Amino acid sequence: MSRRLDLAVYLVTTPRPDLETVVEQALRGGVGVVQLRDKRASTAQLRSQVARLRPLCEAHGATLLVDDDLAAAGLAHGVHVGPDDVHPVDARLALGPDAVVGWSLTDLAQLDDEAALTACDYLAVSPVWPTPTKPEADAPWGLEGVRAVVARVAGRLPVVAIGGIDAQNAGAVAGAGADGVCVVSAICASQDPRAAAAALRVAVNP
Ligand SMILES: Cc1ncc(COP(=O)(O)OP(=O)(O)O)c(N)n1
Ligand SMILES: Cc1nc(C(=O)O)sc1CCOP(=O)(O)O
Ligand SMILES: [Mg+2]
Repeated sequence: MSRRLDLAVYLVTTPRPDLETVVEQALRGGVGVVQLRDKRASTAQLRSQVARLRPLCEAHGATLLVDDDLAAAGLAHGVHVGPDDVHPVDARLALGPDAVVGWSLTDLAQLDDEAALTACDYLAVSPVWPTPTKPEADAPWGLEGVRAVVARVAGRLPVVAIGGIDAQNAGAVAGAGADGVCVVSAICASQDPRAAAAALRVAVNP
């Protein structure tokens, strides 16, 4: 992985007609990674969204990833996969050495998968807290879980966390050792995505 990966504030998108506007505002507020996540979109639709979002992200020095879909991720800077998706080793083989590969961690046993850890660029503790945005998410790790994961991979891989994070609790997530926070609603549901992203950035790096 050769691009600079700024994981401090990481936006996972939700489908909406004004997606580009929200992403642009969030980038202005300091988002360093944008992940395009739309479970209902076809590969062709994702690729067309990537074509629009990538120049925006690059203008702000940010990284654009795609959830799950390797064909669309090939037009972006990389992919985020979970334990039920393509394995990180296969994602790396498909996308090449310069792509960013992120992996969701829902079980500590995943840390025994040396090949996966070698293939990916960061881990996402998923979820840190329960969230209405994804009610089907796995059991929450809590801050203790974040600490446990960081203790196992510190110095080897950066760790981010997702699920129920906002500007009020983001500092505690960073205090538990996470390198960054991933959010959907804290930015996408805000009237002011730029200010919301900036507040998260301050909370993570006071
Ligand atoms: C940053 C980040 N963390 C976790 C997820 C969830 O990924 P996954 O486990 O693959 O679940 P789906 O998003 O595919 O429902 C994520 N997308 N991003
Ligand atoms: C996309 C996603 N994945 C999760 C997981 O735990 O795997 S939680 C989540 C949504 C997070 O939304 P919000 O910031 O609104 O809580
Ligand atoms: Mg997935």
